[in-house]
Amino acid sequence: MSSTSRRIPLIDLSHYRSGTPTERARFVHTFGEGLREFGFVSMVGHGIDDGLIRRTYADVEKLFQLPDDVKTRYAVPELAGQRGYTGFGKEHAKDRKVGDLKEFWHVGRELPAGHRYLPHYGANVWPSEVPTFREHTMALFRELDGAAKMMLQALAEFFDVPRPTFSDMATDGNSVLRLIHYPPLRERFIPGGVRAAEHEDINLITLLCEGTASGLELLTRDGEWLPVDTLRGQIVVDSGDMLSRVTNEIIPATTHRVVNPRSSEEDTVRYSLPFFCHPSSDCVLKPLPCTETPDNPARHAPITAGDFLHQRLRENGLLK
Ligand SMILES: O=C(O)CCC(=O)C(=O)O
Ligand SMILES: [Fe+2]
Repeated sequence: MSSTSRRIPLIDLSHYRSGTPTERARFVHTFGEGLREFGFVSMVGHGIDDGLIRRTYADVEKLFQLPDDVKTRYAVPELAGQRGYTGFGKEHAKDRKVGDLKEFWHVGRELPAGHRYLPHYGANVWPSEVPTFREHTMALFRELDGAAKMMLQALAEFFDVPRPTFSDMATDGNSVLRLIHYPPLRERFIPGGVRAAEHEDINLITLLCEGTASGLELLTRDGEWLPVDTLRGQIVVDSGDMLSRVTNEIIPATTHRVVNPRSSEEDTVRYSLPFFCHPSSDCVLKPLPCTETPDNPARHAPITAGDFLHQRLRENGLLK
């Protein structure tokens, strides 16, 4: 384990779910302070089935091995890639022009026909070539969604506001499970490209199941890049821009990136599974009253989560 991993706070969600009052209070404190000071925490006790993660990775591998022309049939540009397949090099970090060295697939929330958010979110698409893909990714989506909601409740306790304050924002939220493939650099490369150039996530919180190879790095609040080695069974949690907005930047969004492997490892492939927990599209992102003080006046004008998402998708090159 690197010195970094030792410094990232480790929390155990089972302490919050079913621990003693002392364990719950310690969870709330370590999680909240971890996000505030560090931007990342590692989590165990989340209850997410390791076998399900393995089965999903097996499907993801099969999916990305399909020929490009088959995968491209599942691209949904009218949804700005928020469902289905987005090709290699299509997304770039805000303020960058060179595309990231990755392709990915988004699985979103399944909503019943006629649901008021369906026209805003769009429907999932499923690859018929990988028959178990839907079952596995939806099961993982549900488990991560449940864990994220619980973490948002803990965060509300950290701010001493009613427990559903943040989790209600995410009810029927536009969350997405992103399945990412970073091909070997030897196979695909764009000059000046990075696997994932430095960025902040758009959403409230992100839960990252451990990636299949190293490369993830976070920028500490002191401006130091630190590698994050997710160990098997751990989930890394980071804060996004929307959380930063509703907490009036008391919890800033965490800058992170995925660096390219060294030239001796140019044949290394990497897969990862981030779950982006989003509010519902009509949720207004504005600072909680307790976060707006004379010392910390409102830092952003209110905006709906849907409008903010579209603004960022435009900046990322996904929405034309
Ligand atoms: O691949 C990873 O580990 C992180 C990916 C990421 O930061 C993102 O897609 O926003
Ligand atoms: Fe990210």
